[in-house]
Amino acid sequence: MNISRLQPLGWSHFFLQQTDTQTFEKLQSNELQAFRISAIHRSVIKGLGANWEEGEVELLCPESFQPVSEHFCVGDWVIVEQAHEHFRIIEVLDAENQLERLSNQKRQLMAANLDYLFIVTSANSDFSLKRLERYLAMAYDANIEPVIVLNKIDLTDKVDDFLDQIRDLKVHNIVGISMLQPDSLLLLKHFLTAGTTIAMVGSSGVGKSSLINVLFNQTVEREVIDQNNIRMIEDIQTIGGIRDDDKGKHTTTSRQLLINADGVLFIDTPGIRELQLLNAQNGLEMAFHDIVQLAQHCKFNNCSHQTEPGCKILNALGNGELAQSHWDNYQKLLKEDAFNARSAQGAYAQKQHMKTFSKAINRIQSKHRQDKGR
Ligand SMILES: Nc1nc2c(ncn2[C@@H]2O[C@H](COP(=O)(O)OP(=O)(O)OP(=O)(O)O)[C@@H](O)[C@H]2O)c(=O)[nH]1
Ligand SMILES: [Zn+2]
Repeated sequence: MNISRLQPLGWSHFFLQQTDTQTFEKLQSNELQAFRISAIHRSVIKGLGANWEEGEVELLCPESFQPVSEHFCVGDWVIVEQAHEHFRIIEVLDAENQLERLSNQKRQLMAANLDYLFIVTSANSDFSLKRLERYLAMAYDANIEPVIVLNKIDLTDKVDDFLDQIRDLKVHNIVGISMLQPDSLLLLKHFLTAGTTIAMVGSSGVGKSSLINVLFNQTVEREVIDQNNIRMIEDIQTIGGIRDDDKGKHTTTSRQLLINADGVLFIDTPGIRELQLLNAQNGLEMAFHDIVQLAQHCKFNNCSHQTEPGCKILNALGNGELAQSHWDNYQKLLKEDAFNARSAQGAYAQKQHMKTFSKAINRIQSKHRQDKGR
């Protein structure tokens, strides 16, 4: 196996070390091959392997990995055996992280092995901190590093106000951009390195497609008015480098796992852009770290933060240290999360409903008890 041929696809030691001795040896002798899943359309599965520049290869999937959506998704790595013309999946390697959603009350894998989750929002009336908190919780829960991309900064003269609000969420990566300000796009360069895998989420109209187009060097037009007051269309310079070989500047190898000219990988599977929370409890605790901290100092272990004396939450709500909307949103997301977890588990969970629900709501308190018990 020529490992260096797989590195541009995001292959790393993490995957290699999962293989047993026999598989490892067969990979070395090319008896077996590693492929990254690049597209799934119903039962048709495609992957990119060491010869990824030649395009996708169709992979056959045994019964034991059906239904596919529950076993693996775009971005996963699989071990493949070749027999004549056919490539057959024999093993799915554990993912470093996976984004999942709830579809018809079943958990469905959406994307795997992401380095960054771009959470795209826009600097206009669509801006919603609540939505950002929701997406952040999802990223933290899946163990994917979030990058908040505030797009359309050309539409406001209060960019800093927007950025300050986002900073309050204690996110490391925040970038303000505009498709109409090419220089602003350079701020994304830090995340756009070869072999890095990125997925994008965000509500409709924030500019995800526009951003993808820019990253893939497709021309983005803008309307400008010249000195003579004549409207004209100008191409915006894009940030993806142009390959100097004749493979062309648009190097999309598939529609679901895309590789741009700089070697950055994007996962854009159908439905990934609008994801619901599923079992994101841990992520919620990280996104609402301030609340968890406060609750740990309530006077009573089992404080319900309703009426109890010495309740730090009530206190903080009273003196404005904790915004009511932030607290309300936390409770709403906890409930939604508990509900989703219940739906996903089906009939068994129906019985467990009260348990799951109260567990989610009481999560803060139990954490509190543990801390006190130490
Ligand atoms: N003013 C301004 N408009 C932008 C910018 N980026 C995108 N737009 C416009 O916003 C609209 C929506 O952009 P899209 O890229 O289609 O948004 P999207 O997030 O892909 O939307 P969906 O496809 O519905 O998910 C389009 O009319 C874009 O031209 C920007 O930076 N500034
Ligand atoms: Zn309390």
